[in-house]
Amino acid sequence: MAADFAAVVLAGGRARRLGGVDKILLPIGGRSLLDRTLDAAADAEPVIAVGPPRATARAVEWTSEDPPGGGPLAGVHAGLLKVPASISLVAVLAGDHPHLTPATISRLLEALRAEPEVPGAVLVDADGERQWLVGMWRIPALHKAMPAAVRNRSIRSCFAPLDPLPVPATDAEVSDVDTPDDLRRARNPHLPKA
Ligand SMILES: Nc1nc2c(ncn2[C@@H]2O[C@H](COP(=O)(O)OP(=O)(O)OP(=O)(O)O)[C@@H](O)[C@H]2O)c(=O)[nH]1
Repeated sequence: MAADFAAVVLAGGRARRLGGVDKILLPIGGRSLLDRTLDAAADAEPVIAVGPPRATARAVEWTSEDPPGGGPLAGVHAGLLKVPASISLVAVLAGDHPHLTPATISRLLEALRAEPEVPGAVLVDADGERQWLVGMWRIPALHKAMPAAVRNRSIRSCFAPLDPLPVPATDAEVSDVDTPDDLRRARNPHLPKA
């Protein structure tokens, strides 16, 4: 079946908590964080990566917020501007979640389709905490929330008023790589939290 949703993958940032490395190129199980995220978005078309262009296993369209380094929301906004008007749904994905899969994205899509009135669906962890940067959104709703969001840069205050559907996720799906300990555990999932 032809894809009917786009993906915006966030691939900028400074990775200060990891000492300033190019975080999304870090390999986990032989694939970079970025390639793992792109694999999860395999059913999306187009896939727009937002950040400085790097080599990827799958061809993607690159763009950047202006000026670069404006934060994740500025990245979402820049990516949205590249989505063709004929597409009404977009997966917004941080590029630093190593354990997303196409099945994760399908669950978000199905949840959203089952609720035609809601603007989006996002992953939630076992405690009910929402993962704002792993979600599927109706593009008009997201566009409406963007200008104020980009101004104040708060991810929560951008997305929370839209009241997206919470989609339960495994611990692995909601885990991201922010710190050296996160990286250690992403590479060795059996290790306990430090
Ligand atoms: N395009 C773009 N993406 C960003 C920006 N800041 C963060 N991201 C992406 O957003 C996701 C979440 O990033 P964070 O971990 O919150 O920020 P970070 O800058 O990567 O890391 P820290 O400096 O440790 O906070 C990751 O996929 C980053 O690649 C930005 O300014 N522009």
